[in-house]
Amino acid sequence: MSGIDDLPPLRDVIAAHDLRARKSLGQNFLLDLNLTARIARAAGPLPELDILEIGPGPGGLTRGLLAEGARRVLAIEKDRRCIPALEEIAAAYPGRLSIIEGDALEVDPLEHLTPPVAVAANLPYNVGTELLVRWLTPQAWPPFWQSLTLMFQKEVAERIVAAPGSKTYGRLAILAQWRAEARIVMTLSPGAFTPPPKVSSAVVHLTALPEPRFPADPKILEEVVARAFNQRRKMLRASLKGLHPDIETLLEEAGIAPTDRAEQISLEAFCALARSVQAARQ
Ligand SMILES: C[S@@+](CC[C@H](N)C(=O)[O-])C[C@H]1O[C@@H](n2cnc3c(N)ncnc32)[C@H](O)[C@@H]1O
Repeated sequence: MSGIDDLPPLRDVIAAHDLRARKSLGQNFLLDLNLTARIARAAGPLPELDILEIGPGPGGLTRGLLAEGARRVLAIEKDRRCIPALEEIAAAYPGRLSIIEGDALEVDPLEHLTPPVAVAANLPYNVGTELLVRWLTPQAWPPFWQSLTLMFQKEVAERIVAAPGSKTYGRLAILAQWRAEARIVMTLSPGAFTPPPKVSSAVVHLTALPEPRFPADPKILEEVVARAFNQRRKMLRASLKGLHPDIETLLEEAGIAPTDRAEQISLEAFCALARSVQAARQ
């Protein structure tokens, strides 16, 4: 199943519903349905999946997902103005699109979804980053989703896939790569969006691993990594001082030199440190 649906062009939809982009909601719309179909295909084997779409706006990606055969799409949109445009799409794909008007940071969509579930979104980057961290850090694993296909500013996408030793390596890289396979599948210039944002964007595809790469408690790992990279230029014995009174011993136990800096430390070593901290606190 492929191709463009019979709905009017998105520019006409935006004019008909007066959906002028609002900066406060991070609105940069994708109007090229060939492009949204490509992003939709990056989300996985759509006919087998329930898709959770966050921030559908006028529905470009939503239309891509449905035209490419998604079993079901549940779309959560904060901007009330977009709901009538989304309802027109729902009418064109009977029984396959459900719409929730609300803030994705507050709505719990799980009761509306049947596994396997994949997430697809083109969101303002601050909301996207916050949701990504939430989706990566539940206490139990595997999570409700099997993959995440998310648009970010290119610089944020690079932080998600970064390797140790690089300037972009930090909290996002560790949380993403600990429990998922993460790669950039597409980059987009500002001109792909209406209105164009200031910077380039990239789509990141994350596939949930059946188990985390190394054992660690998610809350403790998050705490260790947040502290380590908050003061990334400092030696770890200084940046992690507040974690435990005997942090130097715990670092050594984890095979980390107390004089090392956060960006030199591998994912495996951060997980070892999280386990040492957990054991020392018990
Ligand atoms: C970058 S636009 C993308 C719109 C559409 N997906 C597209 O690709 O053209 C971001 C969308 O997310 C919505 N949005 C912003 N914050 C949100 C939130 N907290 N919860 C749900 N939707 C949100 C905006 O109203 C907007 O429609």
